[in-house]
Amino acid sequence: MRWHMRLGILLACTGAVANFGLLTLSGWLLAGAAMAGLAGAVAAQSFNILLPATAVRFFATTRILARYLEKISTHDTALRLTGRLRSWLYARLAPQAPAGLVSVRGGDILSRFVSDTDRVAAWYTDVAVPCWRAILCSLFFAGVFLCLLPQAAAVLGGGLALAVMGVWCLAVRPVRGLMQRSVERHAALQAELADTLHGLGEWLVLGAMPRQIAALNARQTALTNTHRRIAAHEGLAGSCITLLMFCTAVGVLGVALQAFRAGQLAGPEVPMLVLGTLAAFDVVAALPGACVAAARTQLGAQRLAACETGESKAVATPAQPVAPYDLEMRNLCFSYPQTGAAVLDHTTLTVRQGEKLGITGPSGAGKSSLVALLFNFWPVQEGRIVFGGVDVSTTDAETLSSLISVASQDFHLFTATLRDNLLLAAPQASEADMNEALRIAQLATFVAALPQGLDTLVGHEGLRLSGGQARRLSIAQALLRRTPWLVLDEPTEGLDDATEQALMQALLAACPRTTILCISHRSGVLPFMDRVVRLEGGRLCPEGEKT
Ligand SMILES: Nc1ncnc2c1ncn2[C@@H]1O[C@H](COP(=O)(O)OP(=O)(O)OP(=O)(O)O)[C@@H](O)[C@H]1O
Repeated sequence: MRWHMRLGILLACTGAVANFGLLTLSGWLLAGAAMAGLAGAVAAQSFNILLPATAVRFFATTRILARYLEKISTHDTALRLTGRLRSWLYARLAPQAPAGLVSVRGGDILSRFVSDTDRVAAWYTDVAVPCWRAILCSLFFAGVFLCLLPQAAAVLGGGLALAVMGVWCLAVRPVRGLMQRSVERHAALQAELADTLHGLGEWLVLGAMPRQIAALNARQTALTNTHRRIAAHEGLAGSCITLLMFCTAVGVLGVALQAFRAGQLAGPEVPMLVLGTLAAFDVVAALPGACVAAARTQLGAQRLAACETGESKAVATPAQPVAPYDLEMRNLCFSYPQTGAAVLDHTTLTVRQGEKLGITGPSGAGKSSLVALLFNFWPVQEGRIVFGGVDVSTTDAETLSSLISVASQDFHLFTATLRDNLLLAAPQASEADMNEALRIAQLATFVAALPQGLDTLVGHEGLRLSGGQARRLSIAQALLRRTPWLVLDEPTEGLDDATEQALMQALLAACPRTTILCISHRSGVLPFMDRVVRLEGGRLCPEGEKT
């Protein structure tokens, strides 16, 4: 990566030097040819136009090539940086989910992933390249002037230094505060927009859309105003550079004319120095934009760094549970950090491999929370959860999910086909496997009746399916994974009695050795279980045992 970065800077400097060479040499050539022409036919014939004209063509071609290659090289590097940053961010955010991200808005995470990584990666193209080019080329141009005429070098050096100071005063300091506001407003707008799109149906049904549009418009206007003020500062700094460029060119012209009169300079060298001054200022013209980009990058980097402060549950070497995959929850005490209200109070539960356990209890008793704890999504305040002989806090969600499949209440279907959603759960599944899973989930008849069968699109979040069909598709996903454990959270919610019975019978017949943990309130489901426990007041008690 470092070599890619250096190459980009080298190419940018080559382009600037070629531009400088082209302008200075053209000035010298035109003035020289004019003066030779005025001096008479003999002087005109003896004027060697061939060599400088070839050099002019060389610089023109080099400038085009260097700028073209610079764009390819720097953008390639910036894309590599963006890719690395996004992987880095994902690696930091994923272990924090879901407990560590519960207070962060989805849109804000999206904003960090997309905009902040872009801002930070743009540091290379928008800040590093222009700044290094300005520093290295300014020194080189001043060195060339020094060889030709030290007074001109002093004027050029002074002009360039003043330009940098002007940029500092007009674009760096005032822009910092504005940029902070702009980045915050941009992130808030993006988060609001993502939330609005996500809940578009609710906004429309509740008649709140005009209010929401007005709120989004107000945010957008505030953001545009901030952008306008930043652009005004950048424009002011740019104008200051242009003014300084003309003043410096006039100053260089003055000292060059004096040197010409004193015989220190040849006539064609006077326009050469003036045009060289204009070319030299070309490299500082990009500095106001670079300063604004630097402020933007700094804030993006701060927002990305803030993602690291969240509590990560990443385990270096996750412990591997071993068969039999028995579960023991011992003396568990748990409350959500935000509320503090006890969900589990010294709860104890043992489930043996192959058992079919029903969990029932009032709404909000903590049944789904129990499953979240099994995956170590939340830290428990007291007690232990041992699965397959391993404390779940010493392993990770990936290891656990290879052994436990969950068809949860708040499942998510992707905007893709039925087949894609099934293959997401089990990429190796064959057509026959998928059909079998659909048969058990009581979806085979429905899918067979679809003109495109498994290739039917389910719509945004499965909107083209009924609630019950979508839920059964998530059960089919869980079944396809063929894990030793299956957790079903209200699997038959929204189903008629006949379908419910058919589903439970097919499920038990297909998974005789699988441990099934079924959370349900439904009286038609619980009799299929070996035993049922009731969760109430944070405690589990047997509801009844099948003999
Ligand atoms: N992420 C969360 N942060 C804070 N509190 C939560 C969170 N998730 C659930 N709760 C609270 O924890 C309690 C238990 O919720 P849980 O979803 O586990 O209940 P449940 O028994 O599965 O309910 P239901 O039968 O309605 O699905 C509830 O009071 C709920 O408000």
